[in-house]
This record gives sequence, C-alpha cells and structure tokens, in this order.
Amino acid sequence: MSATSATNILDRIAAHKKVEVALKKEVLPAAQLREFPLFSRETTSMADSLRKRPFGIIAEHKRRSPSRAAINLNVALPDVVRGYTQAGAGGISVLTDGTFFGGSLDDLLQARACTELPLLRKEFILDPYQLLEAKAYGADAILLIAAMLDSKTLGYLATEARELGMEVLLEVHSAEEWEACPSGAADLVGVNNRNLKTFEVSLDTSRELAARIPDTLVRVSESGLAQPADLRELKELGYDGFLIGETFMKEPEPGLALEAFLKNCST
Ligand SMILES: O=C(O)c1ccccc1NCC(=O)[C@H](O)[C@H](O)COP(=O)(O)O
Repeated sequence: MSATSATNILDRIAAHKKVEVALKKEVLPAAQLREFPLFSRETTSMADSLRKRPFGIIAEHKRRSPSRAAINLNVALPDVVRGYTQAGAGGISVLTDGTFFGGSLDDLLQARACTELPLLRKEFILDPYQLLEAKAYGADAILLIAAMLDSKTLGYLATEARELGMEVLLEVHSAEEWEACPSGAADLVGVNNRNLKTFEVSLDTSRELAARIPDTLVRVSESGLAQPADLRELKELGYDGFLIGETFMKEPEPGLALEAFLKNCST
C-alpha cells in the first residue's frame, strides 16, 4: 500500500470497527459473552512475564498487514504458538482483526488452547464490548491505542479492562501522545516505531521516548525490530519488552526464528 493511501489507516480502521462492533453486539449480546467458560479464567500477568526474562519478547501471530500485505499465509496458528512458547517468548500477541490483518477471535481461542503464556488481544479497541470478547476468548492483556481514543474513553476502557482482570498495553507513537494520556491508564506502555501515516519504521521513536516513561511501567518497544543488536541497545535504554511480528512470521517456522534470535540477543 502506498504512503498516500495509508494516510488515514487508523481512521479507516476505526470507521470499520464501529460498524463491525455494532453488528457483533446484535449477533452475540454482551451478557452471553460473560457465560463463556474462559470468562471466569484467572489471567496471567504479561508485565511480570516480560520482566523476569533477560529479553522479554511478545511474539506476534501476524498473517498479513496493511503495510506488508501477505507475510505468511502458510503456517498453522497452533504451530506458531507452540513454537513461540518452546522458543522462550515472554508472551504472545494475536491479531484478531479480520479485515486488515486476516485474524479472528477464533485465532485467540486456538492460541489459548496451545500455551500457558500470557496472551495479548491485538485489536483496535473502541468499545467495552471488545473487552468482554477479549476476556471470553482467553486474553490476559489488551491493547489501547492512544491515537484512536480520547483521554476520557481511554481511561474508561483501561479501568474496565482491569476490572476484568486484564492488563493494559497502552500504545503511543510520540511524546505528545504520551503526555496527553491519562495517568494510571497503563500497565505496559508500547512505543510504536511504525509511523502509521507513512508506514516508515524508525527506532528513534523508542530512543526518544524511553526516558519520558517512568520505570514503574513496563516499557515495550513495538514494530520494525529485526536485529538482536536493536534489542540490546533498547534494553540499555530501559525497555523491558519487545513486540515483534514480521521478523519471525516471514520465516517458514516462526518459532525456530525466535529461538535463533534469542540466542543472538544474549551473545
Ligand atoms: O503492521 C502494520 O502494517 C500496521 C498497520 C496499521 C496499524 C497497525 C499495524 N501493525 C500493528 C502492530 O502494532 C504490529 O503488528 C506489531 O507492532 C509488530 O510489528 P512488526 O514486528 O513490525 O511486524
């Protein structure tokens, strides 16, 4: 996709999501989600899992994306999730958006059946209904994107997620976005290196924001991480976690790719 057509990707996703969520509420009322067996499951802390590892990687299941079209349509999700688990991931991110990323809530459910690691529901969350879905399908943590939410909605969704026992990964793209976030809304702060207007990736975003985020929060660098040396540098700057999708998913066996990557992080 060209930079021009990507200019308003978050706006386009948000417009689509509003319609999608309204339809889903008609088909499956919120009260029924609360009856799902996993709804009462005790969650696992993504923050703790990342912090206890030398390099806490949240490895992502990602078939395709607006910036890359097809990344890997040939691997089975259970193989990816089991491979990531065996390789030493600190957590797993599952993209559940269908239209733009080719994911689904069924992917999250399958992932839950394949690992005890904390699972992040990677979704464009605008409505508390999506939090109920996340819990019902096995998530331990959810993503809130500062660029998509006003401060009041962000604070409200964060509180609701915590009441359901899930942690909040709050994603920011700039210092301005971070400063505008309500305090206390995040358990983990994700600094996204991908500019969602141009799709360009620059680790300078993580470098610039590192010192602005207090070390009481788990700092996660997201997107465009392809080299173990990048992780070593960002760890020195204070990052506890690293969200990585394409680098592993573009390989025939993403789990083996993560295993090799982690070996090189420590050498
Ligand atoms: O990846 C995209 O093209 C994208 C476009 C628009 C909104 C979000 C997008 N990605 C979501 C993510 O946050 C990444 O999948 C995640 O950080 C992993 O990134 P990468 O390691 O570069 O696959």
